[in-house]
Amino acid sequence: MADTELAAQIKAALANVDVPGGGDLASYSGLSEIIVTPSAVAFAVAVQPGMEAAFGPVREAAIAAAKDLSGERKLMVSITSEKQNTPKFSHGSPQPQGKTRVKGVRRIIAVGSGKGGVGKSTTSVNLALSLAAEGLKVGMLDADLYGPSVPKLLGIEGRTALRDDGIFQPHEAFGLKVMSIGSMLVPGQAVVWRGPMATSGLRQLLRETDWGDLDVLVIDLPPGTGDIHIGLFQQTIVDGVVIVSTPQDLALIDAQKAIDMLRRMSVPILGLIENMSYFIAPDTGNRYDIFGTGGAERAAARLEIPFLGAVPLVMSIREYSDDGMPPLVAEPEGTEAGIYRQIARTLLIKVA
Ligand SMILES: Nc1ncnc2c1ncn2[C@@H]1O[C@H](COP(=O)(O)OP(=O)(O)OP(=O)(O)O)[C@@H](O)[C@H]1O
Repeated sequence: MADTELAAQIKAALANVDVPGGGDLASYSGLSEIIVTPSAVAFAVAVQPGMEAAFGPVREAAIAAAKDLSGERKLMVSITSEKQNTPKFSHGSPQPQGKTRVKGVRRIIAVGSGKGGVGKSTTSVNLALSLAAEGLKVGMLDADLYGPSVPKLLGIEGRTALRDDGIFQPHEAFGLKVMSIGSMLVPGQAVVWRGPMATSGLRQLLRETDWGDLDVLVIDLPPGTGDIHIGLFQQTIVDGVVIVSTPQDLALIDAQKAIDMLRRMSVPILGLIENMSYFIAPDTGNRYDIFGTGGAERAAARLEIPFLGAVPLVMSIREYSDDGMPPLVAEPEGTEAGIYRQIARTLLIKVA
């Protein structure tokens, strides 16, 4: 059945669910779009602050109504209230209340960037593999719900397994346990997540996955500073965030915005990685500092955060990554692998 057809059928079934105050769920204004993927059905119900408990039975009834139609797909139904997802910033004060750890996961390192395309996912994957190379049990969560690229980078094929108890079984790739919404989509499918839904989608990927026993979970964040970041940092203890930036000034201005948000939310910043820092010519091996030298290092000093290292712009990083074979796996003893491993060791010391 086409995804749109199934979404329409589920919506029709929600007409049988009553909502507090009268009316039915299908015509309720707070009902989100119904997202159908080959392995999941997701929708959210936005309610007035304080009405969450009253809508608890609505959620149960919605799940019951959609269950049979959804078949094998995982049902992700969430009640959201805007106010809960709005950060209560009070300059500089910590926000620890309500933050919890993820079951079985000792440490979380998140990788973010001010803007897209700076190589954040490539860096995340290679750092995760570097941590595994240090003998740690490592997981990787692709939180970039809008543009998941981790399955491609790690050559993951096939859908995420959903167990009978409704828990996701992560993929195994090169020794990592990997979870991504990307492996629930058909190639080329775009999913439009609305704010609160993205937050609860990520929460489920994070909390309803059987990670087993992990020393470190690396989270590849979406670029920028949006609902997903705020939701994650409000609900989960993140041991530190790494910011990836390219040397161009513009990207650093964006990185600064990300750093400001982390400070306001009292999330530890582990430091800045400069990606595509200099160019290594494939024929001669010569180094060219095409963007000048030391930009990110100076920016890190200005922002008062540690500088973690510089990764060069190397054709092989892109080629290997495109083939689903990260440099850490393709050339574990290569120069680039060495750079990632050095950065990973620094991170380990910081979160130890
Ligand atoms: N150091 C590097 N040298 C060469 N190519 C690189 C390097 N880092 C990343 N790339 C390439 O740049 C492109 C963007 O990388 P990537 O997908 O990791 O960026 P991103 O910041 O996660 O992007 P998005 O925010 O859109 O998800 C990819 O084609 C990747 O292979």
